[in-house]
Amino acid sequence: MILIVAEYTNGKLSKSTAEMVTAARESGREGPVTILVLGSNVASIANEAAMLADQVLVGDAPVLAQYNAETWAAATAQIAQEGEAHTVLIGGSRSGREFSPRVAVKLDAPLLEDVISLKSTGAALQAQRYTYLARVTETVEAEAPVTVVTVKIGIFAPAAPAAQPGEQYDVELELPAVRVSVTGKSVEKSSRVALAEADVIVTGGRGVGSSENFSKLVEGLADQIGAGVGATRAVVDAGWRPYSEQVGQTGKTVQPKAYIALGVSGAVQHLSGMGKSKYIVAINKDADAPIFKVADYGIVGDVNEIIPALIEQARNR
Ligand SMILES: Cc1cc2nc3c(=O)[nH]c(=O)nc-3n(C[C@H](O)[C@H](O)[C@H](O)COP(=O)(O)OP(=O)(O)OC[C@H]3O[C@@H](n4cnc5c(N)ncnc54)[C@H](O)[C@@H]3O)c2cc1C
Repeated sequence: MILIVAEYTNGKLSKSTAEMVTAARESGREGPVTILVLGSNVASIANEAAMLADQVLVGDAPVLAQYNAETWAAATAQIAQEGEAHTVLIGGSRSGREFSPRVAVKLDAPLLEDVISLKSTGAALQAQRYTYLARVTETVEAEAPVTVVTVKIGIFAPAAPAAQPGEQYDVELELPAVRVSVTGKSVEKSSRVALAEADVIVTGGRGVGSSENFSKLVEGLADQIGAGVGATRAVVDAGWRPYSEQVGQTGKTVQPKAYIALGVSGAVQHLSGMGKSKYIVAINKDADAPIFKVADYGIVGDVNEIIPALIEQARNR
């Protein structure tokens, strides 16, 4: 079987889990696509997962209320062994990157990291991944009874829910004692949708002019249309926005239904993080800006004139 470890936040399955289901199906590897849901009181997450996979294994225990690399790795390795998984897919999130090497060690398996494509070539599993800050795409292959893979977020299209849910089974886990626990959390207050989850993203580039203008134009439009907010590296380097909003080669890879770029030139390093968006809309005063080569819709003009008018339109809808 192909085992996928579910990622979720705030009681909802993350888009990255649906993306891993696509990676699993595109790989052409045999056996049922199985999602492992680990946590405490995760029935609703398991129900969501069941709409995506052939089967769902649920490890529900109070000790799993908090993510922990050691318990997640032990549970994943145990289930992979018991289910004779030949492929284990883990999200390329911070936690996924933390516990996946432990799973690989426990299973004595090769680890393919941050893959952007996955396919079966006979007995081997072939993947592509970016290297040298995404200037190079390399192809790697692993041939082993079981291979652990982390999947880069925002690359694969999320799988759509099926008409019928897959079967769910509870699993008994033998877990190690928890040695590291989170003792405090301060969460950035934002009512805005997270970049990786957003269907629509409004991104501002240097062309918006200033940090104040970014808030007025980019956040102003995003809030009117319920979009996530992104930024180019030029904007992050200028200190106008946090790195967590950077889209591109050295930032996040996103694939929303609509990507609205305001005052963004369209440098190749930016395009590599958003080029797979379904629709790209660009507003730039330079008709020769490279962003127009990838845009589905483009407006040549000044963001200071166009965006306030757009915000006003959206407000009066
Ligand atoms: C190794 C490496 C990694 C990198 N990683 C990333 C990355 O992850 N993400 C990223 O974004 N970049 C990255 N970069 C930087 C990238 O090369 C560009 O420098 C950057 O994307 C440019 O950002 P920008 O489009 O905001 O600014 P600029 O290139 O300066 O473009 C500003 C645009 O705004 C337009 N404009 C100006 N005023 C207005 C106005 N009033 N109305 C409308 N349009 C206007 C201009 O015509 C111009 O096209 C990386 C570079 C390197 C070398």
